[in-house]
Amino acid sequence: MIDIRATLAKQIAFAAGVVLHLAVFRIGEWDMATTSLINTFALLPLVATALLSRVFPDVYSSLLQTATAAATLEGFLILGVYTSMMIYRGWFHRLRKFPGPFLARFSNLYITALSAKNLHLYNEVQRLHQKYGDFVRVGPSEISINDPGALPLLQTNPTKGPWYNVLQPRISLQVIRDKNEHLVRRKIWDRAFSAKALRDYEPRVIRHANNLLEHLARTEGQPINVSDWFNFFSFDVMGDLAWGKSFNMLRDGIKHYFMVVLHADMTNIGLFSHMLWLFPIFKATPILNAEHRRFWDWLKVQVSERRRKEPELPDVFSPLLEAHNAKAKPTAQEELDLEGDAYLIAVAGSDTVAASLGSLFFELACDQDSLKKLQGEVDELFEAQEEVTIRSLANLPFLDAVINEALRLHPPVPSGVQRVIPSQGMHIGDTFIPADTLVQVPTYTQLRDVRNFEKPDEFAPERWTTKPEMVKEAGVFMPFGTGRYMCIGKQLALMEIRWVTAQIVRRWDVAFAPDQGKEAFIEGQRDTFTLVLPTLNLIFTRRA
Ligand code: HEM
Repeated sequence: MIDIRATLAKQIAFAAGVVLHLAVFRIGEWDMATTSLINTFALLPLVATALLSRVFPDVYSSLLQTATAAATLEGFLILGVYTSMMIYRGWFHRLRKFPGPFLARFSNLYITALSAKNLHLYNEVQRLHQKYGDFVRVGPSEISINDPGALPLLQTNPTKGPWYNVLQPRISLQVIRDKNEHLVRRKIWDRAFSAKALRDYEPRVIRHANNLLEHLARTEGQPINVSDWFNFFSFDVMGDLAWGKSFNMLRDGIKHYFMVVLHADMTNIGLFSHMLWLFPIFKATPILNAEHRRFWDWLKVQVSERRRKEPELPDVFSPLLEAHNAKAKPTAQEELDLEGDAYLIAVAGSDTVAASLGSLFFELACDQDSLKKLQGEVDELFEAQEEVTIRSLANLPFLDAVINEALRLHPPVPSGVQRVIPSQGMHIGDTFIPADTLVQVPTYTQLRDVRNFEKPDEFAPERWTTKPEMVKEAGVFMPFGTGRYMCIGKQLALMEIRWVTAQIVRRWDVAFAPDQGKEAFIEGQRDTFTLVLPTLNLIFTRRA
């Protein structure tokens, strides 16, 4: 009779673990399977106990003894999985030739710990590139590529990585991983960003900008935290365009529930963006998921209210809803995706625009010469034209130059986006990247690289106007992304940023409040996929 606790049984369980890793877990993606795996591994000892009691009734004197034996065997199975995984990742993985921190090759805990330091992953990755070169293995299966040639990668074969499962079970436009499905949904979204649609949004942008200007006029000469107020502006605009009603933050001066929850959510996304397998656990665990569930219940209500009430002028949601309503019988998944899209409208256009405006006004407060030059250009336009429109601002080269420079120094999506190398692998210059590698082009690092920009850490708007020689590699400047997944809201964002900036500098001079440190602003920025700015206290003084 075999004693199941004997060494041989443990060795067999360990070997089974090794095989399980090499034949099953090593292949494909497992991030979204965590809850099923946990359930399976929780049930396994019960099944094994029942089996052992039945097959070897004479070996164990009690049920407890049988259960202990079953649990021990499972322990050895798991040990086998992890031992195999560590040895494979450390010394046999297809990415073993790529340099990088030793610990990073074993687990994404390494990059997560870097991110957790102060949510400055973009700085940490920049440091890794300075130490290890242009191709750095930042995780077991992930490489960060700081090579200008990597950008075609995003244009030609942009399969999205597992990061895009983050919103599951909802699938908004941004997180669709299937290229054809994305194409179909993007065509519907395109209607919301046509030239005509953008013209229809102008009065709303102007109305919310006026609310912001009124607040600035009321607080003239006093410090105001513009990070909050630019957020209030961009969130009010997007609430209006997504769900037909503003969040009224500019009116009330109070952070809305949506913004507070979103920022908390984004912090988790920033922190655990390389440990996606945690999200299904988080979403499935009672108590832990309470706020998450409440938020989506709240969002569902916003969507149903919007569905009941058609706005006077179409908003971004209108074409999406029209396409949805045209379906004979939308599936449950399609209902969820509509919520995902409603969420995306409000999210994608809020933090990004607020961060751009905040960064721009930080730089203008630092660089008074550029501020004066910008004021001159804007004044000239307002003197020359009886009625200045949002569209006429598109012809101000220095205005665009300061915006570009703010986006370059403080890209609103600073760590870039995740893509997967196709099955045949891919050459970036002379370097071959094996199939299925997760890759990320680190936007912040590229935009601060001396090989791409002269004096890369300096705010120098002239590089976009009179000193083009200061831009050595224009192709890396893609703050709105590139290719088929490029930002659909770019023109709307520029419309908002240009209008607010021109209206402010026309009226006011801008300076730091006495307690506002420049370092504190840089140090306080947080990479939560989108860039979130810390307090920025500025003083607006009426121009003479
Ligand atoms: C300065 C402001 C903005 C910046 C820097 C920015 C940047 C980006 C980037 C880098 C992407 C690519 C993301 C990815 O591949 O995962 C993106 C996608 C997207 N952006 Fe923006 N964005 C801005 C403003 C806006 C605005 C105002 C909207 C309006 C709703 C918007 C809507 C979207 C959408 C819907 C996508 C997904 C497009 C797709 O996957 O087809 N963005 N944005």
